[in-house]
Amino acid sequence: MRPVDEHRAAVAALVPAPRTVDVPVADALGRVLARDVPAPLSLPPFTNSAMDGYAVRAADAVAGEVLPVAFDVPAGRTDVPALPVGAACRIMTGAPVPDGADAIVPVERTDGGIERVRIDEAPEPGRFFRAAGSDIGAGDVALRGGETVGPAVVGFAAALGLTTVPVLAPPHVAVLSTGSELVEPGTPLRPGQIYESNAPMLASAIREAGATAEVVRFVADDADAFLARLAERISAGGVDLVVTSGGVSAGAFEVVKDALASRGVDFVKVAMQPGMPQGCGTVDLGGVQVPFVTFPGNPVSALVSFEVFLRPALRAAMGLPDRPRRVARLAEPVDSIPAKRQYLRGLLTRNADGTDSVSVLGGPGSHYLRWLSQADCLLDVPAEVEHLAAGTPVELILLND
Ligand SMILES: Nc1nc2c(c(=O)[nH]1)N[C@H]1C(S)=C(S)[C@@H](COP(=O)(O)OP(=O)(O)OC[C@H]3O[C@@H](n4cnc5c(N)ncnc54)[C@H](O)[C@@H]3O)O[C@H]1N2
Ligand code: MOO
Repeated sequence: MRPVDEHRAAVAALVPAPRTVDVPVADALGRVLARDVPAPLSLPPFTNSAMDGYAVRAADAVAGEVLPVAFDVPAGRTDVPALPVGAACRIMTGAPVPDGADAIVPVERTDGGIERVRIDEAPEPGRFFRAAGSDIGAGDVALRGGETVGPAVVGFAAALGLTTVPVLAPPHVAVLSTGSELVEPGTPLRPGQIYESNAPMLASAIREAGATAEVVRFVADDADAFLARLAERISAGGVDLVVTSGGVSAGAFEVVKDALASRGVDFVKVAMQPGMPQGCGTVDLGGVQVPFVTFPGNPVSALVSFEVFLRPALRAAMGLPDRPRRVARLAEPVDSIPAKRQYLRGLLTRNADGTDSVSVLGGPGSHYLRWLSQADCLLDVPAEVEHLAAGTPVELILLND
């Protein structure tokens, strides 16, 4: 059987490098910058006052001196005259400092006069000046490629007058479930039928990872119908990757395997549980080369497969980190399937002494979706481990971070 890491590498090799798109600055939160962006202007763009007060020549502004107020400079004034020798001007925070002024006297250090102002405390030259370019100079690197855009980066980009920023385009993934037993929720079930749950689950997981996803209407176990549905969607364009669920194990009607094994997809058994039957490869669909990742149909297998194989690849392609991992001690003893890396559903609980311990939720069966829905972590139990005593440290993949 193929080791987990080997199949993860095969899947990672299929995920295409992201394109660069320009998005409006206001919509860039959480996106990864595709490249360095130089500052198109200096910030501040002009030397301005850090305080409400008076712009003066320090030589004129001796303590106790009364100076005529020549004019006012509110923030936003664009036609500021030079400051006459021996005069002051009222100036507000953010307003341009007039030529000739070399000091700001905050209003609290004056009598606050309008026609004339008495200086109570002599200013230090240059104090309360916000010099042009003191935040960043025009041409310096303002935004760094590879960084994730946070609120302050949005603000900085807007302050620089940028309207758009170049970010990595997330891959667009089409998700297609297969199975003649599947019925859309909202339709009554007949005996032997179940509701289709993998496609909305996988599409949500893809979106949560930061990529975009669409659900292609599921098909019955019919290779021709499967290929026709795919060809129709691929010919419309915009799909970077296809993810399928179901039809990959050893039964008589394995639609995905039947349709794709001769078209470039490798179907393998991976030494893991859940998620043993896997496939990946590139398929020519109507002349378009389309990467495929095929997950098993059991719902827990499908989502765990996504977490183990595709999520890390999508995140890496987008320049984003994968799920954090940590170690916690087992609350109870655990048995693990021999020779398979097992991903058990877990829940962390805080002990009275402030440490955390992890409990296993439900059994290992790949149909226990309820337990997966309540889990906050996956236990990553190595293939060679068959039994773990209570208190053993075990590695966890944290699902909510
Ligand atoms: N003889 C063998 N049988 C099976 C093997 C094997 O090696 N030899 N492997 C088992 C393992 S492990 C898994 S996992 C499954 C994988 O089966 P498939 O990928 O072929 O998936 P299906 O047979 O189509 O479905 C399995 C299971 O999941 C349910 N299902 C499928 N799709 C959906 C969906 N979209 N929404 C909800 N539930 C879904 C389906 O009804 C089945 O119960 O094979 C084992 N068998
Ligand atoms: O490996 Mo399958 O995914 O257990 O049920």
